Amino acid sequence: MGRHSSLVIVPTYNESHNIRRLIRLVMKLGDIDLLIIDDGSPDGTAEIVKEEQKKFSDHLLLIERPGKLGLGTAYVRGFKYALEHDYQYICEMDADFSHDPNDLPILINEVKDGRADLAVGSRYANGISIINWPLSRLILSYSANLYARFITGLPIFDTTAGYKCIHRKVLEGISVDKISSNGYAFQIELHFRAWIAGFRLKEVAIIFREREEGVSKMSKSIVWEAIWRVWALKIKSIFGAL
Ligand SMILES: Nc1nc2c(ncn2[C@@H]2O[C@H](COP(=O)(O)OP(=O)(O)O[C@H]3O[C@H](CO)[C@@H](O)[C@H](O)[C@@H]3O)[C@@H](O)[C@H]2O)c(=O)[nH]1
Repeated sequence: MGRHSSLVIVPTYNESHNIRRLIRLVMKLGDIDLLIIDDGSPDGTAEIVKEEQKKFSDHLLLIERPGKLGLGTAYVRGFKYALEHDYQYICEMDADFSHDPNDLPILINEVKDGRADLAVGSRYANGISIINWPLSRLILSYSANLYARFITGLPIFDTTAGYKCIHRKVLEGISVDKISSNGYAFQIELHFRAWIAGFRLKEVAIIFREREEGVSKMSKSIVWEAIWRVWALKIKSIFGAL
């Protein structure tokens, strides 16, 4: 057991308008460490984190990478940190308040109390619980999830969900270095590897709100990666080559 058992990993790229408030909200929850993985944000996100570190000392951690290297590799870097520092419950969360930090204890308790090995904060577990997304984004996300679910057989509705709590045994069991997707496909790959390895996934309904500050980093290449990656994952799993 580490000094503190729960670690929330938040990747950031140009989140200067959100990060201070996010840090303060998470720190208020107590008993949770926060690790920011910043990719050299030109808007000075990392500098704000450093200012806040004076207040929250070793409960607020920062890893800086030299340039925009993608959400997937940011999380893999964070997972390795969590494993090296003996954290038991490891969460993923966006920096932009799409994910309500007040849901963190709910996700963590699902895993802590043994109801799941991986608790997925789901936008589609209870109908559709997304606020303020343009219809085009909703259709894209919903159909991407149907597609990924159909091909992989994953037993969850929100395969690309980016809000979750993972027991460390899952990260140990799937060898995080093997994860090779980098965009939203990263989320599908993580869920798929955990499920194939026999871990229990459970969806917990959350409300997802479109960000009010900053912009989404979604791009065409992220969408394409998700389209072909699900096939690659499925084929690899059929041949036992995951
Ligand atoms: N370090 C780092 N952080 C990044 C990068 N790209 C995005 N981020 C950070 O990752 C978080 C999510 O990025 P957004 O660009 O806001 O994502 P989104 O379009 O709202 O996508 C959300 O929904 C997807 C599914 O629809 C999810 O798959 C995704 O994980 C996320 O939750 C934010 O904190 C953002 O700053 C990157 O290259 N590097």
